[in-house]
Amino acid sequence: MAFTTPRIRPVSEAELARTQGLDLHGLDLVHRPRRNRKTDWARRLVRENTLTVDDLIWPIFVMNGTATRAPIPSMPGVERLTVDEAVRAAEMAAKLKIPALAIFPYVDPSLRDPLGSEALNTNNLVCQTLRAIKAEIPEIGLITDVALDPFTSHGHDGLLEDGRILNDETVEILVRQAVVQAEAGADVIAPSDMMDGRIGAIRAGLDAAGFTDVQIMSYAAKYASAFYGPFRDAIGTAKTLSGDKRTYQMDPGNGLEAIREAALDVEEGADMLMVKPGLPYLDIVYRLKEAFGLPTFAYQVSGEYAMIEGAIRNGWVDGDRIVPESLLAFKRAGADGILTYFAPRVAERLAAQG
Ligand SMILES: NCC(=O)CCC(=O)O
Ligand SMILES: [Mg+2]
Repeated sequence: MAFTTPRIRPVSEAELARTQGLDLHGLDLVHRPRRNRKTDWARRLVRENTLTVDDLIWPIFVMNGTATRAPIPSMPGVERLTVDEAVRAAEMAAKLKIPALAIFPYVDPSLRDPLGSEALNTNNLVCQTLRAIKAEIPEIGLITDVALDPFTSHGHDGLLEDGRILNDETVEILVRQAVVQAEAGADVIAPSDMMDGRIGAIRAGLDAAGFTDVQIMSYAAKYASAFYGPFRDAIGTAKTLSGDKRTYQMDPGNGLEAIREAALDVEEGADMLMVKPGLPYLDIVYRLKEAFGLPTFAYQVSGEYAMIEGAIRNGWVDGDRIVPESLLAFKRAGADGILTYFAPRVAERLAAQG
């Protein structure tokens, strides 16, 4: 009598379930979306959005002095750089193919006054940085912040009179600030002040001064946000800021207002729009991109950076995955690029992946 050994094969989970009395039936499905996720090649093939180095703008902080980098405690891993170090950083960024830097100054407190006069000094820290980087690394784009807060003793973005931020008078100064920056080599003027009418005034001022090719990236929808906290440490305005910015920056409860704000900036000549902060305001990014179709950017601001980096440093989340995922979310929402303090790290990773 032939003896056959039973075929030994692993018991599947479905079989196991049956032996335990669970009666499992297949579903009669036509659509099985999981088919498109079954393998790595299939997932890559159907992926709608990807992150590339071309999506990155790196915000850097500059300060007086030479050969020094100063850590910013509330932004672990981010440093203020002296101008010569900023040139080295720009060189590294250019090697990594990061398209552009955004420059923010830590202005010596002795140079701050109620009018933000230092903003108009043609040899201020921002202008020095622009000239130094342009001279050595002309291929990288340089974006400068137009607003008075790094330069005012009260930490506001505009002129302060009897507790009010003056709009039109501030705009007149911002126009001059923009021209000073363009003269020093700024490629893109990025007004972050949220005064009414400043985009049109700055466009006219730049054109009149012969800078018709200088682009304007408008902080069209900038919210009065607690996510800017660490940035104010970085530029040294956290302690000096009197009151808050809610009479000019937007109320976090508003969405339609962002569309109206952006519409004005588009009409006034903005070349690119920006939303700030980033991840908590992805709905605004999506709406502005849908409404105007202009190049649209988002700023993953200091507080977002601090939250993510803090969790990474505590081992609570996987930094290699969470950072690119957070940036990909901006792309999915319609952003053409992201200002992010993670830019060099991400660019290095992307380069290593080929
Ligand atoms: N104009 C720049 C900011 O106001 C804040 C940016 C940040 O929090 O990273
Ligand atoms: Mg506006």
